[in-house]
Amino acid sequence: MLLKEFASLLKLSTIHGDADTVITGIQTDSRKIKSGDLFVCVVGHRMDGHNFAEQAVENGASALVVERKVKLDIPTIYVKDSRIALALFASAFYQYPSHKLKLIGVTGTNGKTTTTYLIDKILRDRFFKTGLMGTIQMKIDHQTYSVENTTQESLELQKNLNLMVKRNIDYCIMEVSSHALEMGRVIGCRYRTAVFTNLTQDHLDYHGTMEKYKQSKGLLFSRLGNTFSDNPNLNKFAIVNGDDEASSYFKKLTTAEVFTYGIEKEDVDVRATDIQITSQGTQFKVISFAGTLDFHLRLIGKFNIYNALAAVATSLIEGISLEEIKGSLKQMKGIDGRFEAVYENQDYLVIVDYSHTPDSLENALKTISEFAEGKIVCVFGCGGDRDRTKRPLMGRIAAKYSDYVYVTSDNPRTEDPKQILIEIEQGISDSGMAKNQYELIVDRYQAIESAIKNAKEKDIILIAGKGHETYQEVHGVKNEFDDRLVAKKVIRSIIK
Ligand SMILES: CC(=O)N[C@H]1[C@@H](OP(=O)(O)OP(=O)(O)OC[C@H]2O[C@@H](n3ccc(=O)[nH]c3=O)[C@H](O)[C@@H]2O)O[C@H](CO)[C@@H](O)[C@@H]1O[C@H](C)C(=O)N[C@@H](C)C(=O)N[C@H](CCC(=O)O)C(=O)O
Ligand SMILES: Nc1ncnc2c1ncn2[C@@H]1O[C@H](COP(=O)(O)OP(=O)(O)OP(=O)(O)O)[C@@H](O)[C@H]1O
Ligand SMILES: N[C@H](CCC[C@H](N)C(=O)O)C(=O)O
Ligand SMILES: [Mg+2]
Repeated sequence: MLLKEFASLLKLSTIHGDADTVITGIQTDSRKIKSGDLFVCVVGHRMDGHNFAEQAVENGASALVVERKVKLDIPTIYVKDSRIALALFASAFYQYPSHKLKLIGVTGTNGKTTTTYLIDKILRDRFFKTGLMGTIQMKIDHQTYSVENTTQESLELQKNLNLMVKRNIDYCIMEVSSHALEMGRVIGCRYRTAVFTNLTQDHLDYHGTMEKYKQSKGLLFSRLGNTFSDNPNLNKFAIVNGDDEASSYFKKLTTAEVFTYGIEKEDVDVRATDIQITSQGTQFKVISFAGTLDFHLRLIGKFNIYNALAAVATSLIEGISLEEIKGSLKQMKGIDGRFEAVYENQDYLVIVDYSHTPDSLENALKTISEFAEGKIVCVFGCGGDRDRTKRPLMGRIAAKYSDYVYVTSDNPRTEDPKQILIEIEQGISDSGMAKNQYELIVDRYQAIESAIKNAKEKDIILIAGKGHETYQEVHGVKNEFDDRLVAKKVIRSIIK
């Protein structure tokens, strides 16, 4: 593409230098520049890409995109917001891949990964080729790739969508985080369907208030079915949780056709009734615009019924029958690190779960309390460099539902691990839990070990917060750590 073709994608931009400069690639990292690349200077959270423009030019960049002058004699596009420019440029550079497949975006505080996996399973069972992007991994048909972020930066995202197009993918199902929406990572993506799971507290470090957090999520819906689409006649669908009050706000934002799902209210399009929850799974009746049918799910907990309903609504729209959806969901086994049992023939239960928000921790513990016969023990912590206000809240929740709590480190990142534990403890002591019912153990391995060594028959140990993660970041350094492997190792050492 030519430099002027990129500039023409923006309403407001100015070119300095040769507008016919040929661009053969786009790059935001000066260390990865190849000759002929357009270097987009992004103002980041830790660094400012403008400071690396010189290095980018030395490494072969043909032109720059900047928000401010960088005093380099090279063709340059001046823009108001380089992240938005990057997203639009990347989409055009890769020839609008999101227009060539059916893109389904799932947003919400909890349940995104689970819901995307359920939709993926249903579509694959109907012989569609699918792509999946989210917290655990990226998947293109049967091939998996590791990922850094839940929702990738626009450049990587468009590149990968293009890869999916090349591999004849029919549907891409992706998690859309509030960070991504706020940072414009998904500008340039044309969604067919936007799904909303729920909105509860998280990420207040980044968004500031719940209102702003909600507004970020709303961007997925406001951009759906309006001017960003090149063809307004294309079908667009918004699938929202009728039991979550934020849904009425999202409904108003979109011109797409809205479908609701839920449990509590009768006037939703897809509803679950006659719910039965056991330690083995859930059963419920689905009443929908496409009929009524009994469903069985191996996934545990009421919250997973919501995820299933979101997947049912999304799939019905694609013309898949309720009977077929039921068949797929019935077969769906657990998802990596989501309510995953670690079983080594012990007489107590160990569950590893990715609950790292107040609402998800409460859901996980509440679910356990519905079938617990012995004591409930919770091992958990909170991530560093993330929303501090959720720490005492999670402490309070753990205390409310558990007989014993081990407060330990999650990923402290660059924070002092002990300090995070103390902030969690505040919530536990406020709840009135006696001092002999909980302890603070900074080292996660030791906390898991203590919980398991003290377990009695029929007890349930919930190890929450890190789920599928295979590392732990302490003092800015990532070390291998997998809750499931640690638990396995400790259980085996006791049995021997
Ligand atoms: C706060 C945040 O989101 N940061 C993300 C962001 O980094 P950044 O833009 O701030 O980049 P930076 O490191 O300050 O650098 C600025 C610019 O200088 C450039 N640079 C830098 C150094 C150099 O030598 N040369 C150079 O050119 C960089 O390439 C970059 O363009 O862009 C990076 C590349 O895409 C992301 O990996 C990184 O995510 C970090 C790892 C992160 O932890 N993000 C979390 C908060 C996040 O986004 N989470 C959500 C999920 C949340 C949820 O729902 O639970 C997600 O979608 O993952
Ligand atoms: N619909 C739901 N409502 C509330 N909690 C849920 C729901 N679905 C799952 N959970 C809980 O949240 C945890 C994370 O689930 P999941 O990974 O599906 O969410 P996510 O939205 O993808 O999270 P992340 O923001 O980290 O990507 C689960 O381990 C479970 O405890
Ligand atoms: N996507 C979430 C994951 C949190 C997982 C938890 N283990 C933590 O490290 O806080 C985040 O980046 O906030
Ligand atoms: Mg996720």
